[in-house]
Amino acid sequence: MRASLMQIAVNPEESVDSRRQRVASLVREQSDVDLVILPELWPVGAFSYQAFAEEAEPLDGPTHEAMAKAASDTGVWLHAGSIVERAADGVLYNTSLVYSPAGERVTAYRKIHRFGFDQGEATLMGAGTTPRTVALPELTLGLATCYDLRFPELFRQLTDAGAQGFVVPAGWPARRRGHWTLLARARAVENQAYVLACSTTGTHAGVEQAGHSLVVDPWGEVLAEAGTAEEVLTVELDAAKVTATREQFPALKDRVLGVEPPRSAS
Ligand SMILES: NC(=O)CCC(=O)C(=O)O
Repeated sequence: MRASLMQIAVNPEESVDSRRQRVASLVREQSDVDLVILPELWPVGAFSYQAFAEEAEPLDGPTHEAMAKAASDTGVWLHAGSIVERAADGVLYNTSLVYSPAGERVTAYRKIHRFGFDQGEATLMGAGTTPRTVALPELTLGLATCYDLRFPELFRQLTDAGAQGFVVPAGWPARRRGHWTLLARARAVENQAYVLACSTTGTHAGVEQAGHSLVVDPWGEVLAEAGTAEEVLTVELDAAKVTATREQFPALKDRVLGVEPPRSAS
């Protein structure tokens, strides 16, 4: 299957509504692929904390409307990145949305690990509790969002649930770009799975974004990597490559579960 990662520029000169319409048009240009992927919180910006409450939307809000239509108009699976979701009880979540080629929302994943320590997302948003996978006809994908990339246990759980690839929308800062690339490759190698890591670019809320979206294969090789401009990365994905990697180097079968807790020498 062919997948396109759309590295979107998030800059303050463009309004949320204009960006929503522009991104929907960009998705419509991708009719020759099977899957399109967008970054984390591209409507508002992952670090635009002061705008989260104002731009929060219900699951069936304006981004859903625009993305469901873009998916069905284009006839693609669409991982529409994430939105600031306002749940019925008023709590905000960083929620990723996935659409079928018919424009149906097939799943929504609320980011489990919130970024910011004692500020920002970590204080403004609720934490998701449910890991999600999506079985596309050609490949089963596990969902994670940005800071989740630092938590290997989530990816192992998704692998155990059948994931052959991971989609990681992000708003990753430029100053930690080295971690972004390293962690994407690490998650691919340790789970012998594709990693489709799609970040924003530009600068919003004073935070320069890394760009450098990348696709890593199940052996840890980088198949494609963006620069810092807005751009589209198109790659070929093959479930047989996941199976072959796991058969030829069967490290996942050598896991030892349920070992004793460490013993301290002091
Ligand atoms: N939006 C995020 O989750 C940012 C994560 C980040 O900056 C980091 O892990 O470093």
